[in-house]
Amino acid sequence: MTQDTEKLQLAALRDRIDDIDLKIGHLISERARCAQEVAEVKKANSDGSEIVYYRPEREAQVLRKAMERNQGPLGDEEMARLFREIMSACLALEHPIKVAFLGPEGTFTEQAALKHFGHSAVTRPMSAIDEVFREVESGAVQYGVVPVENSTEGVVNHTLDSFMDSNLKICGEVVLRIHQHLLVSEVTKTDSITRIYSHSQSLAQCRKWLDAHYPNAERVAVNSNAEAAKRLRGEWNAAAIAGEMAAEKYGLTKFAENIEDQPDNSTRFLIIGTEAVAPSGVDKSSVVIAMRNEPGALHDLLAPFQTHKIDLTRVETRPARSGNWNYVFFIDFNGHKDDERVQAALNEVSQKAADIKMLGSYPQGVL
Ligand SMILES: O=C(O)C(=O)C[C@]1(C(=O)O)C=C[C@@H](O)C=C1
Repeated sequence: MTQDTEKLQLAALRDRIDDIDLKIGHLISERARCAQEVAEVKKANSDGSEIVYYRPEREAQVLRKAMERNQGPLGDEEMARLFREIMSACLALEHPIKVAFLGPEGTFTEQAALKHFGHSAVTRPMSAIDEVFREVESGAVQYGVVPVENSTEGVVNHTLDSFMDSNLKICGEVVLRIHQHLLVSEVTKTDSITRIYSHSQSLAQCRKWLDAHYPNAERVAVNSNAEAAKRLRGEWNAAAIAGEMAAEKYGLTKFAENIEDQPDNSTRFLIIGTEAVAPSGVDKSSVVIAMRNEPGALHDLLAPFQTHKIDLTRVETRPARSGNWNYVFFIDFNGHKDDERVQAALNEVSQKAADIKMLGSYPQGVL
């Protein structure tokens, strides 16, 4: 092929792309105007209480449809991610949404917040999980994002404990594949690393790799991976374990990539807010149930879910902080609290339980 024919072919294809982009641009603007009208309808029908612009169940349906009708060549997730950003921009036009997350900037929780809400959301870092809860409770932000379980290291107890003292509801979940990297700065002497900073969960997720490559380095647990990345400043003999975002935010280099021991390492995050979410069609629910310390208590708790054919996706036990009962179970299951089967099961459980608290029904994570 001569250079001239290549030029001509590219010019023709780029003309086609320009035409398509023009149409996409018009369609996105038309969609955005529709969203503005949606906002007007919401305002007009408001009963004086705060208007809820963000509708998790509708967003999940839009994303699922984008994936279902996709015929390639883009992958389903790629297509849904594009719609995620369009919808995020449309929502920002209706009403800017503020989201608190477990910071500092550059944490996996920030990545989860952006994956769930898109980049038009205004995100605010908080220094602890209970601060995220407080920020939402005070109304300073509408939503919060907190980690709840990791596939290698298990549950994040701070998050479960915060739910016991709070009336906030779970309105969504997001699962993030976690890749850990060994990060160094421009002053690091990479052959003299004697100290490695990271969050305790990340250190644990890379335990075998560290044993093999840095058996003698001191492992220093800090509050977050982003904090670990920050600590490197000026320390020539230290490295940090953190994710891609922290590397970018703090200008660090990946000295070793994907060092997590489990290749399918992932973390589940919860979205917390003040509003209950309507059914989306594919939903999950979370409850906390307190049982008295009696023989058969666990059976009494689980049997109604089996009777009504409800799939449990997680059962977690935490020590109770009140003297009235001994066990507190955090249970996640498939289904929405408005489903008849779910109501029947919870009704039966409540007859045996010392206490039962619905934390929320929410769309199963799409992306
Ligand atoms: O359907 C709505 O209620 C909208 O506000 C529109 C829209 C969208 O862009 O599709 C935007 C924000 C909501 O969270 C859900 C969907």
